[in-house]
Amino acid sequence: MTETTLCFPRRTRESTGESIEEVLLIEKRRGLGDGLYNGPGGKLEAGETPRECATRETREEVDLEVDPADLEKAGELTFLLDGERHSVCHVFRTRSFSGEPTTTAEARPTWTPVDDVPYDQMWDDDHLWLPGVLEGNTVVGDFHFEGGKPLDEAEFVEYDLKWNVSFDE
Ligand SMILES: Nc1ncnc2c1[nH]c(=O)n2[C@H]1C[C@H](O)[C@@H](COP(=O)(O)OP(=O)(O)OP(=O)(O)O)O1
Repeated sequence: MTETTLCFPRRTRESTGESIEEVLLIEKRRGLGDGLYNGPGGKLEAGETPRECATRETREEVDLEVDPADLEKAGELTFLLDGERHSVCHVFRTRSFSGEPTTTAEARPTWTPVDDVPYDQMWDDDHLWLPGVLEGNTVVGDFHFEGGKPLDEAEFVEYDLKWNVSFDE
């Protein structure tokens, strides 16, 4: 069973007297979820904590610096494939970062208004939990996929969510 991370940098952009709430999404350019929008993230390496992984993946994928200590844990998502636990994903958000997001071989970043998140171009489960995470809630979820590998070609069949949980880390 694999542990993975997702990191959602947030900012408020002022434009002609209006405050626009934005989230940094990536269009993934290779690997699991290729072609889909998501937050930066990926698999934990040996000896790494989820926060360290989210920081490294955000740097590697879009060249943005976030500090592990500034990441707020927002979710823990278990993805199951044909009844077996496939991966557990630690979801973080932060308003603290430095640098400008840059396109890399792995990902194309876009600051996206939270009201315009392209859920129809994301994993089928994202519209169930990401809006709540972007509103500041915490969530634990199980998401069941069936009928084939890899996960991004399997069918999303059912889910269970618990909101406003507290995380120890
Ligand atoms: N169902 C679903 N919804 C939303 N996000 C995800 C899923 N399944 C997932 O795996 N994910 C996320 C979790 C991770 O951030 C990525 C997949 O990461 P990973 O397996 O590491 O992908 P690769 O790019 O192939 O590998 P590395 O970057 O670690 O080399 O998607």
